[in-house]
Amino acid sequence: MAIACEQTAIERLIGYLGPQGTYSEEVALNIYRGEFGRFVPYNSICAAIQGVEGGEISECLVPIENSLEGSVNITMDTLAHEVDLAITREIVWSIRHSLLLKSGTKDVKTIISHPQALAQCRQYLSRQYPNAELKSVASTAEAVYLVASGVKGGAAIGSRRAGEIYSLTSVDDDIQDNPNNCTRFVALSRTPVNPGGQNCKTSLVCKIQGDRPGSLCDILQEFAARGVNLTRIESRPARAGLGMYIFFFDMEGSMEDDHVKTAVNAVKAKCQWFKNFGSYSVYNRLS
Ligand SMILES: O=C(O)C(=O)Cc1ccccc1
Repeated sequence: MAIACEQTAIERLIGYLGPQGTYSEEVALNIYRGEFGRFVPYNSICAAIQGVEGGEISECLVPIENSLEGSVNITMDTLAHEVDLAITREIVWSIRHSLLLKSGTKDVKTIISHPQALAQCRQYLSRQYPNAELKSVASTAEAVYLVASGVKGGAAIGSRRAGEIYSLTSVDDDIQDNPNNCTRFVALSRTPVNPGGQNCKTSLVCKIQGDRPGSLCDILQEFAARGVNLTRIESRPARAGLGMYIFFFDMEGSMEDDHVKTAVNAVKAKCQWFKNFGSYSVYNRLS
């Protein structure tokens, strides 16, 4: 699918979690509107990220955090351990799930979706369908496609738009456990953009010497001393043994801002291992 048609010397290819009808695609279609490039669907988040790392595509758009479920671990872990990429944009998007089925389905026996979507609708599912079997697949649109292809007694959780694409009927809209459900997506590229100005964030991941009292506090102090406002701290396994962690930090401001740059460099100097995902602009679309 092309955003606009123009021959450029090197084609800009933008990867996302497919197939057609995912939330990732919905966000990509909206934020790249008016820009040149072509979209490339991948069958997993990890494959889309690896596509950028391997040079198959120029960038990708992937979910990284949800307001109800927290981190999308596959994105965090792939970014930390498997690739060397920069975050080039952040988009916060409202996620509104529908329960979709083939018209005429009487008895819902199996409910299929992406694990994040099943988790975001946990209360609805246990209230309305306590006996249904829940089945995870790679994306919400894949779930919708499977139900449309004829899973007997099957229903899918996905967007209304996916329901329209695959000709399913929505029996319930806004079934997420909280009306303010939203997901943070990031665009990833091999080169950082590091824009200056308002509405920028900077992200990094690091491993600190964790067996010493106050070591995390020392790192936090570097941010606090320079007035850098942290917007998120997340720990994930370091994959080096139980009890060993890496820490992700998101902060307001850009590497173009002196106070951010000096804080980040001071943190880097104190870490055993460090990766800077660069600075990027932030866009919100909440409804
Ligand atoms: O499966 C999708 O549609 C995705 O894009 C992943 C996802 C799933 C649930 C909420 C947000 C993103």
